[in-house]
Amino acid sequence: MSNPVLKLGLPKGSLQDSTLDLFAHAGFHFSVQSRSYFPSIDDDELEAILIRAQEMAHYVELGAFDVGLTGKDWIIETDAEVVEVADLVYSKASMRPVRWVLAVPESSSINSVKDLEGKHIATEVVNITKKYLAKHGVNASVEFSWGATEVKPPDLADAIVEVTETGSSLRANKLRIVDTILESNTKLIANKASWNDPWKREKIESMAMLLQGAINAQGKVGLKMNTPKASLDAVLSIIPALRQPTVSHLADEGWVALEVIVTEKIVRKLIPELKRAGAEGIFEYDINKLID
Ligand SMILES: Nc1ncnc2c1ncn2[C@@H]1O[C@H](COP(=O)(O)OP(=O)(O)OP(=O)(O)O)[C@@H](O)[C@H]1O
Ligand SMILES: O=P(O)(O)OC[C@H]1O[C@H](OP(=O)(O)OP(=O)(O)O)[C@H](O)[C@@H]1O
Ligand SMILES: [Mg+2]
Repeated sequence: MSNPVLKLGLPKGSLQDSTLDLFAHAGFHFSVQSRSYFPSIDDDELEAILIRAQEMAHYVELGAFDVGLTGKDWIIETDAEVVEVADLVYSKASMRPVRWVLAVPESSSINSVKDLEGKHIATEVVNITKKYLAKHGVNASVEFSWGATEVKPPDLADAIVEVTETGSSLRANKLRIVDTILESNTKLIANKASWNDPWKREKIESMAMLLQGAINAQGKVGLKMNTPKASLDAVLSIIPALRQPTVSHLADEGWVALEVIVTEKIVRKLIPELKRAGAEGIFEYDINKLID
């Protein structure tokens, strides 16, 4: 009998680079040949396919892939029935969610959703936009946009519903946000039948745990040091209480070893303070995963 295989859909497009980077931190090193949509991986039980985030939930629902990554936005827009295994909060450029916003030219007279009555809106998320208008009892026409949506107002549309992360695309096109329609983050999703298969489920759950661990470790480092027992209280008092430091005994009775995980940003300030408080042999190390 051939080995069982888990088919994994990886998002091509905005999420591709950050997803492959996250998987690498989680311990899955894919190699992608240019123009190939089948990244290879040193795991016989895993088969990866690159596919657009817009279509991911649909193919996972159908069972073409057992598991995949896409945004909450496209799961809602395509109305796909899939198991949402884990929220993995990362975007193209940051570890924050994205927002789908209603935006208009800075000089537009549209200041609220009510002002859209009879207007023309361009967007990639037609269903989400239509539901939003219906919820507010507004009649407006919604046209599908193939991309580069920010360029459309005011000539090709009165308003747009577009995704924003850093806000730089909206600013560059002199657009103003009128309302936030949806906040979205990346999710690990699974096919229902695959989720009910014990072997696949365990493999998916392990993957979710490692990916979440890699996200938790982002921006964090480990610090190890020795300190005389007499200075322990002083040293502990300056370590921020993200989580309890580990204190271990050393052969020399007068000393203890301390290990702690802290935000990388504060290390520059923290290390000299630790040294002054009595700590010695301080070293900093990168961490890839942090599992609760
Ligand atoms: N900065 C970002 N811009 C756009 N989409 C983002 C961003 N960060 C995360 N995403 C998410 O990525 C998914 C969109 O990726 P998708 O491949 O569908 O489209 P795209 O952004 O148009 O890609 P492309 O680079 O090919 O234009 C959505 O789920 C969206 O929420
Ligand atoms: O708020 P920001 O950080 O600027 O990010 C949002 C922009 O990034 C994406 O564009 P993409 O690069 O995918 O180009 P596209 O318009 O061709 O889809 C998205 O469609 C927005 O235009
Ligand atoms: Mg795009």
